Amino acid sequence: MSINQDATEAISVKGVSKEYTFTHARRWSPLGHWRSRNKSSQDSKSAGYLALDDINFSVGKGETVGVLGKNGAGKSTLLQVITGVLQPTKGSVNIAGRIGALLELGAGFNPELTGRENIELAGAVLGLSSDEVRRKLDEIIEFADIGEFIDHPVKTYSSGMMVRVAFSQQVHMDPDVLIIDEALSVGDMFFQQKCLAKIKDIIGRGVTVFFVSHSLNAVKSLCRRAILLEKGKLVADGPSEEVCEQYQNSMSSTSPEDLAAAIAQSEMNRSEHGELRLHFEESFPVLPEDVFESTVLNRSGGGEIRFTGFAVLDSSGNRVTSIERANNIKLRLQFKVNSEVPAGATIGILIRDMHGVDLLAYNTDFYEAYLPAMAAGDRVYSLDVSTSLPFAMGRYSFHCGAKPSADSPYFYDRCFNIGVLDIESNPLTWGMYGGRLVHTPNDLKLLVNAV
Ligand SMILES: Nc1ncnc2c1ncn2[C@@H]1O[C@H](COP(=O)(O)OP(=O)(O)OP(=O)(O)O)[C@@H](O)[C@H]1O
Repeated sequence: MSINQDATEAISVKGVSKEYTFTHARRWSPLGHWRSRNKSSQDSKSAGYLALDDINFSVGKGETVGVLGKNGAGKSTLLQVITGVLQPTKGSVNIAGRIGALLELGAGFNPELTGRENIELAGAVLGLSSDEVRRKLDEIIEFADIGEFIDHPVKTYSSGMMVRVAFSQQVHMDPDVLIIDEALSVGDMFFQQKCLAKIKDIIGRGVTVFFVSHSLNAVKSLCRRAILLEKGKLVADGPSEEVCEQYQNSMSSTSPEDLAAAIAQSEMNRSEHGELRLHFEESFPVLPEDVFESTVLNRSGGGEIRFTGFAVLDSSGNRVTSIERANNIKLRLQFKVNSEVPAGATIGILIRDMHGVDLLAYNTDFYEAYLPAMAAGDRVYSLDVSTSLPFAMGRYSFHCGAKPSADSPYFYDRCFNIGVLDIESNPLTWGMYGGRLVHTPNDLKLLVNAV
């Protein structure tokens, strides 16, 4: 890794590959134990394991990029190569400016020293003067907020305390590039919120942030851009909402085994609860299928059920794409059945804000209602959700999915971006409140029309 203050790119990764050989098969965790990897040392010994395969990308100064990928995809390895903890087998990494990294929990801490001493040491290692360190120390300790433990040896810390001190130290050292690996998932909820606010503040100051997380909402709300790793390869690089969808689709299964397990599960659900009764096409105007096809941006699933139309209807039953307030509206979703579907399927509608962050979902399963067995055919089925959306002014997008059972990874059909609704006025103004949800109604109902 080389550090270049003048570059316009904050991070530049060129042709980077990383092969693990037997000597790296296990790594020492600063928490005091050998951390074994999900790939066994035997595998590594026999062949060497290509954890990163010819990775190329660059991150501009001030950009915030999320890194996504399944377990073992190579995310941590990439971060370690970028921060210089690991040497790439091939390729090069350039970083412009001072890098702050939050990788493995408490990495870099000396377990025998206290939290305070570790912070002082880290400041000295980064080349800060003792005055600078002293000035920052108070801020760091205040943000970490672990009380008298700051003067206890780090080896006595809980994982939550460790992440508090590590995070606080890294974000207060004025990094030009901040690298974060899932660290937030360790702290408690309150501290996670505090960290997210701090990261937003840092992003606002133009610091480059490179962020690994399994929380798609965190990636979507913090990062405009995301990259996706699969088995050590970079398979997507683009707007975070699109990359998150691609990642979600890659997590959905299309395997016959998962389908069989999901159907068995749905049978159990059905025996306990009621079934939905659905309208057929005769009773509803059919929404144009070609419009639906061209609206959907991203689709996956086995195709047994296929969505064909979506509309938001106002209280008079008119189709709308913008509305003053979303009171007493109906979300109408239509679909066909392409091959026989056993009873028990569930359908969900998800609503996201314009940053792609999930806000609200309706799922037939939440109401313990399941679809009946349906035969293949050209009939169009309609599901209506009558509701009032508690949202402030803004644009909202709709997404839908049909599964054999609620917790199955198998989708019959999954469609992202089936429609948008502009809400034109904010019914409640709570001072300077800038959130997207304005109130929580107590009368949300899912109404399914009886045949
Ligand atoms: N020190 C190591 N020796 C041998 N193999 C390793 C080592 N570290 C990681 N691996 C292997 O390299 C691959 C990538 O691991 P990495 O930790 O980078 O994935 P990840 O995407 O961060 O996964 P997770 O989300 O589970 O943390 C995995 O198959 C892993 O088993």
